[in-house]
Amino acid sequence: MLPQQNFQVDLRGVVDLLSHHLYSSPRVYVRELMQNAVDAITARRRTEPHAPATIGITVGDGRVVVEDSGVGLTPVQVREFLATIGRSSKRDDLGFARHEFLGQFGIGLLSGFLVADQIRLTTRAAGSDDAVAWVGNSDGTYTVSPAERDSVGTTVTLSARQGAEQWFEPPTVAELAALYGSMLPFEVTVNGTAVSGTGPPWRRDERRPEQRTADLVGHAQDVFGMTPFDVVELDVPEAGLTGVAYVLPFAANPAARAGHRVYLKRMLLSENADGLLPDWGFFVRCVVDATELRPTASREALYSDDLLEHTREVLGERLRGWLVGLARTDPQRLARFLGIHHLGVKALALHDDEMLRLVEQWWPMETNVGKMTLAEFAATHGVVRYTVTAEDFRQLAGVAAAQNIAVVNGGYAYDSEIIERLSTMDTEVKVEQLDPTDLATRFESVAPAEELELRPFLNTAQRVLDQLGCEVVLRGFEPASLPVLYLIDRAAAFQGELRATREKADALWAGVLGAFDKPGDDRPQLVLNHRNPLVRRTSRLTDPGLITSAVEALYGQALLLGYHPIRPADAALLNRSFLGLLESAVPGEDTRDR
Ligand SMILES: Nc1ncnc2c1ncn2[C@@H]1O[C@H](COP(=O)(O)OP(=O)(O)OP(=O)(O)O)[C@@H](O)[C@H]1O
Repeated sequence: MLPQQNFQVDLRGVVDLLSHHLYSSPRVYVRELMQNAVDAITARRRTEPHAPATIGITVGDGRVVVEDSGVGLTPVQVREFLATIGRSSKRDDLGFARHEFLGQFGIGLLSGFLVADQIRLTTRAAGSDDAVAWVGNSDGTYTVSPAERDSVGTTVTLSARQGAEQWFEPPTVAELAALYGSMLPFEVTVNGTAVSGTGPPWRRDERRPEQRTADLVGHAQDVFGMTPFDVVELDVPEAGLTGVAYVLPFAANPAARAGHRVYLKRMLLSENADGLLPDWGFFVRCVVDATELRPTASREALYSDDLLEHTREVLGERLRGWLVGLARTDPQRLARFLGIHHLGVKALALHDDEMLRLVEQWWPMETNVGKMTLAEFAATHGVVRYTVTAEDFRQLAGVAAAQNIAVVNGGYAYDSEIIERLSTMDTEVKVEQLDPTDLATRFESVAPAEELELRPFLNTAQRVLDQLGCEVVLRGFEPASLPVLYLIDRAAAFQGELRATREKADALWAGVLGAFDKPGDDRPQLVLNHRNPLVRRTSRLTDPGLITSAVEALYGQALLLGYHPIRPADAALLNRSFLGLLESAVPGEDTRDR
């Protein structure tokens, strides 16, 4: 058998990996040193519950010294844990990370090489009289020698490498220490000033409830710069998670990544962590502390595992419960919430029944009979008739109202899908898309004798509109002030697009598309309103030229009123009719001279 050989590791390569690829900024060295100090204190307190628990950081003259009252290392442990990259005292016998510690990978100390060429560690273990100094260099060499140290604990010293001095400025270090360590349960000082506070503001203690709420609001103002709409308390026992979700007082972009402030064992992991909430939870920003969630190796994000997934589900439930609770106890407040966050709630309603109910009961939609919720609409009008686009609504709302048809504008984001989903969830609710051509069936036909009389006019009008693929119809409908209506049903809209594509496509493709084109009576209709005085007068015209111009003008007007797209042929027609009408309106040369 061939002899087994060990990999050799070139420390320069590892340091390069850490500085350029693992951590997002050299600033993390402060966190890694603090974290080791925290773990050392935690380890010491397991056997000495009343041992001192202090982390003192001294910074100045390009030097940072971190001193802790933790468990320390014996000379043997120094050789064991500091001589091998990837070796950690924080794993159990099976090699698993021990859950009480922050560290687990055995690489954190190396982050010192992001800003210094040398790491100097002096330590004395609890129960040992021998202090020892370990000095590691960024070229991969280290020395171990006896040292002097009175108290149990560890001191780590770094001197700024040229170019890294900014990370050794006292205000910078103080800021970083406060950022990472302000919630730690131990005293942390920078040059003698405490940066650790009183713990998470959501902790349960002797504070009066009003004081606690004020603290939470103040915390949101400090970390997110906003006064929250509401504060939702969070608790996921399986993840050892507690915290709060601050409901944003302004609309957030649902597509924007919602970052949350996550602490692990009271130490800041990330100010912008992903994956904590379901995507729809974009209307809150959370601050949480968890003991059981795992960090990635860079310790800047949450490790995606089953526990994180479970946490996401529980937190989603919690937010949903808050919303539903608001609907029950404070509808006015809910209305204000929806005023801000309706887009998110609607997006959620597309796959969540309770949210759908919330929208149905509480979100006022635009209808042609005033703003009302879908629940009110269904109760008053039976069928929830709706348009899919806002254009359809704008065109048809008035006409439909005049025929006593109530219509909801389903053109806003998610609205028509929400209406459709409502009928699948609740068979009691009848929903129906308003088909523009259905409206025409409600219009009054013109008396046969009169229609016969107007045939010549209608024939001329049809000839004009044949070129545009449109059918002319004469009907009486309200409002009488509306002369004309261009109605296009969904099938006709599809056929229209098909024809337009065919005109542009090459012969082969046009042939393929042609197979789908069904000629027939699903052409769009230009409905002339017989109750409109102008249309009545127009229909009595006899001059074919004038009829042509008038019909073309009415057609153009109908397109514009209905927000229909104007094709090149339509634009040409509008132009022609305008000039034709102008021609007949302005007296000719010979008449003017007379
Ligand atoms: N302040 C300290 N007090 C006592 N032991 C320490 C201290 N700092 C480092 N050590 C020892 O050195 C080892 C390596 O530390 P390092 O920060 O590289 O890795 P880690 O903390 O174990 O894991 P991680 O890479 O996840 O931080 C630790 O496991 C610990 O035994």
